[in-house]
Amino acid sequence: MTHPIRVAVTGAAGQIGYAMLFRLASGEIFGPDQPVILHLVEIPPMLSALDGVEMELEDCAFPTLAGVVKADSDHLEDAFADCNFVVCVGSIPRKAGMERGDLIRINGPIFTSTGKAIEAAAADDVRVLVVGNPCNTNCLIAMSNAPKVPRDRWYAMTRLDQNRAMTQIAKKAGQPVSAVKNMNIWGNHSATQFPDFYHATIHGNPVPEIIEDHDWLRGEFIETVQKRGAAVIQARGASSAASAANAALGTIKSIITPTPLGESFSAAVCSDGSYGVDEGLICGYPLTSDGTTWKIVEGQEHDDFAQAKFEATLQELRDERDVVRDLLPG
Ligand SMILES: NC(=O)c1ccc[n+]([C@@H]2O[C@H](COP(=O)([O-])OP(=O)(O)OC[C@H]3O[C@@H](n4cnc5c(N)ncnc54)[C@H](O)[C@@H]3O)[C@@H](O)[C@H]2O)c1
Ligand SMILES: O=C(O)C[C@H](O)C(=O)O
Repeated sequence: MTHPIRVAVTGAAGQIGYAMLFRLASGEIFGPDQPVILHLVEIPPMLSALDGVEMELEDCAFPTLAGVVKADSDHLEDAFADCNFVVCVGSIPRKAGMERGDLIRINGPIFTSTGKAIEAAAADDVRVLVVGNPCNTNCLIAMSNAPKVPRDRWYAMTRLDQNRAMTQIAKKAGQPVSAVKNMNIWGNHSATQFPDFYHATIHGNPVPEIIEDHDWLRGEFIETVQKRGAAVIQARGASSAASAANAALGTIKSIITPTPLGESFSAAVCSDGSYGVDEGLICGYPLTSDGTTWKIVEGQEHDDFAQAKFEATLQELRDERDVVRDLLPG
């Protein structure tokens, strides 16, 4: 009998949690032979909603679901006990008219206790994916409050931006989305992010060779991806949920699966100084995985336009770090 993998999801009764849990339980992500124990974490007033989610999980009769543990945010060490993955969704989403950075002082404090509890209670091989916004800086806060957890275990989510960018490129080129590879996101999951079309390919050819409208690539394309979250909020009256859950699951899958040769995927990780990013910032990079840990794709060159975009998003990450200095020990 395979040892079960324990996956904690905070904010488990929220929109993203609801769209994610059933796919985690179903075997889709960790495989049909890997039992999963889900740890569902919520604030105390939401525990009865969590009871309902648990009932629905039971009612799916997933053969891979080996158990459900419920915990509240006042008892995070119970919540994360022996967890191999912690997906940090629990936080407040922005509303129309807000930028993600406007949430920083509202959501940031959640991640100090999250980091401490992960360090105290999670499994030795724990990997953490932060989804709650502003996710790069929330991840920085959690990581900084868990100094014993190796820094290569921390991820913030830029996969939704990657997926959004892939679809925009595919539509413009009149090609299937499966033809688009290496569409990576540099920097912050925010309106300054740089979706790097230069190094992306369509059927193996560089995007700028296939899409001749470079004004569109430099202008409308980047802006559409940067502002897509706001556009969804405007249209739906709530922030993206199914696509965000899908992106979180895609990130986990990319982390645990060796990346095909010549390909890469997007996530924000703790910078080792690569590409001139301050060491320790959680910055979106093109990555490869060996199935356990990641490497930053090296040697990509940026022209003046790309470098200016990169600098802008890097500066925003630095500014966000300065706003939460009091939450970063040491
Ligand atoms: N990185 C991304 O690409 C991305 C994409 C979409 C949404 N998000 C972010 O994800 C977060 C959640 O979005 P949502 O739509 O699921 O929101 P939601 O309001 O539907 O759900 C959030 C849940 O978190 C719970 N929660 C709040 N504080 C908590 C805490 N301290 N501990 C545990 N649970 C807590 C709430 O009770 C709620 O059930 C937001 O911050 C949103 O901006 C990020
Ligand atoms: O934009 C938001 O506030 C939610 C999320 O980060 C998104 O990109 O959809």
